[in-house]
Amino acid sequence: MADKGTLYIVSAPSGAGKTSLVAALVDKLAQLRPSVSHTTRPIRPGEEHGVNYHFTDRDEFVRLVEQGRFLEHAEVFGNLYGTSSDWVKQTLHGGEDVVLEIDWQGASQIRKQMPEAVSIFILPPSLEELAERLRGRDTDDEEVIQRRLNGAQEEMSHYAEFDFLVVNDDFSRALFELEAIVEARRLHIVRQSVRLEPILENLLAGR
Ligand SMILES: Nc1nc2c(ncn2[C@@H]2O[C@H](COP(=O)(O)OP(=O)(O)O)[C@@H](O)[C@H]2O)c(=O)[nH]1
Ligand SMILES: Nc1ncnc2c1ncn2[C@@H]1O[C@H](COP(=O)(O)OP(=O)(O)O)[C@@H](O)[C@H]1O
Repeated sequence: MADKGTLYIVSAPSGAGKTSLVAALVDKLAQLRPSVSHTTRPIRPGEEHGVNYHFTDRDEFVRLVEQGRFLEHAEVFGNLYGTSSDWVKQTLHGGEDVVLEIDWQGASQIRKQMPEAVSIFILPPSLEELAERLRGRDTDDEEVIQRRLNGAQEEMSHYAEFDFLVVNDDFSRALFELEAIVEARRLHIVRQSVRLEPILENLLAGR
């Protein structure tokens, strides 16, 4: 069965603001659901199991990989991350759009299986600002922050694999651009013609 919803992939270097932007986007738009990934990363203060991530240990994660439960999975900054296949497929089949916040490796795995997915890369305005945001967030120690900063250029070197680029300088402008991408996709001719079938029928029949 063809999916009725659209799959959005959002990638960015750590600290660029993708979690904040996706949370704001999901709040603003109806019928857009964020996927909750599995990870072996330690839980941060303020995070909730099942809300920010499904926090698991490595053994459990590897078991899930072996059972084919992930649509994609990758190691990022020494931790394992993966997207639940069942939930994403069920939600798309149910007609809702889904947004994944994943790294470039996961994005490339998804594109191979679902070429119709829409992918967006978020850039910080500068490396200095990226470092400031990571430190200002106050969720990680300096070693973890350094590891994320060291990985930023590798992540950003994949920007051209994405359909859209958004610079997260001014937050509300970046949010507006993300909304515009989703709204434009929702107006796509094929999806519109299915939704507007009765109206189109009448118009073309001269009624
Ligand atoms: N491939 C893949 N990457 C993920 C997934 N979930 C999160 N990531 C990536 O893992 C990286 C680190 O995420 P996180 O530990 O939450 O740190 P943060 O980006 O600094 O907030 C980010 O680049 C995410 O895009 C996933 O399910 N699959
Ligand atoms: N446009 C922005 N201007 C200033 N600070 C921002 C902006 N977007 C996000 N932030 C802040 O930067 C930090 C990192 O954002 P976060 O959403 O956690 O990034 P990511 O999920 O990409 O690692 C957070 O403290 C967030 O509030």
